[in-house]
Amino acid sequence: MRPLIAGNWKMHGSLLDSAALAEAVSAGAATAGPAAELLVCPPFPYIQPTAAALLGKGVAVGGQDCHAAAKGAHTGDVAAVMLRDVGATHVILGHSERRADHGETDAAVRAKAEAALAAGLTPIVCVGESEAQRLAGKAEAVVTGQLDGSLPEGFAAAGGVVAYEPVWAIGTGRTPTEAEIAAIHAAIRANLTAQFGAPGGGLRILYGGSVKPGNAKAILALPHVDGALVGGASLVAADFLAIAAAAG
Ligand SMILES: O=C[C@H](O)COP(=O)(O)O
Repeated sequence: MRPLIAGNWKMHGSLLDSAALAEAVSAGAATAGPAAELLVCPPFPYIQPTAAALLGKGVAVGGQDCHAAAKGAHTGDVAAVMLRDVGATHVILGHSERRADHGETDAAVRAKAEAALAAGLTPIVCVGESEAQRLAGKAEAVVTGQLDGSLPEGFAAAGGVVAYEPVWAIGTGRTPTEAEIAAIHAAIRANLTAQFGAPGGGLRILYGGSVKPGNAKAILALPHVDGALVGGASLVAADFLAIAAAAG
């Protein structure tokens, strides 16, 4: 399975910064990790110029969220079809920051994923436990529960992507042990196969949470880790490309 290295730029940078970052990533894309598929997810206003700059350069562009409706009176929201219209091919959904900041439930994430599929976007659905849930021994149950509630019918047929991001590992410099990552990814694979049959076995499962050039090789080598969702390190082209290189 071709690894996917996705950069989530979150709410960082300016128009000039995003142009420079896109340019630097595309300049190194051909040589750094040619085996990996690269994706960057800028803030909404920078998606169109980033997609235009990266067209034909081997780096795809995605959104960080979309609304569940195709259109309508939803001030401040963006429809999946609009993302598609300006050159996005993917959309991150259910990131823990959106679940926390906007109260997004599994049902809401599922509805957004349905909209993404209808618009022809590949959804990247995020799941992950809090630190308290991990300490209580509930990490696997939380993650599989989120998968049960967040993934729509048709997710596997469309090649949807799951990202496991332990909330406590995001932006903290802390990560689970390799054994802990492997255990959750195996549980996710089992859940996808149970939900979707054989096609679920072929879906990519990304790890996210403090992925850096220094730990990427070990994490990406784990079974059922099919790429990474990278936050902070994706804002530095050399680091993002080094992570891609670690994917082989
Ligand atoms: O979407 C990306 C994640 O939230 C990971 O962020 P991080 O690499 O800064 O820990």
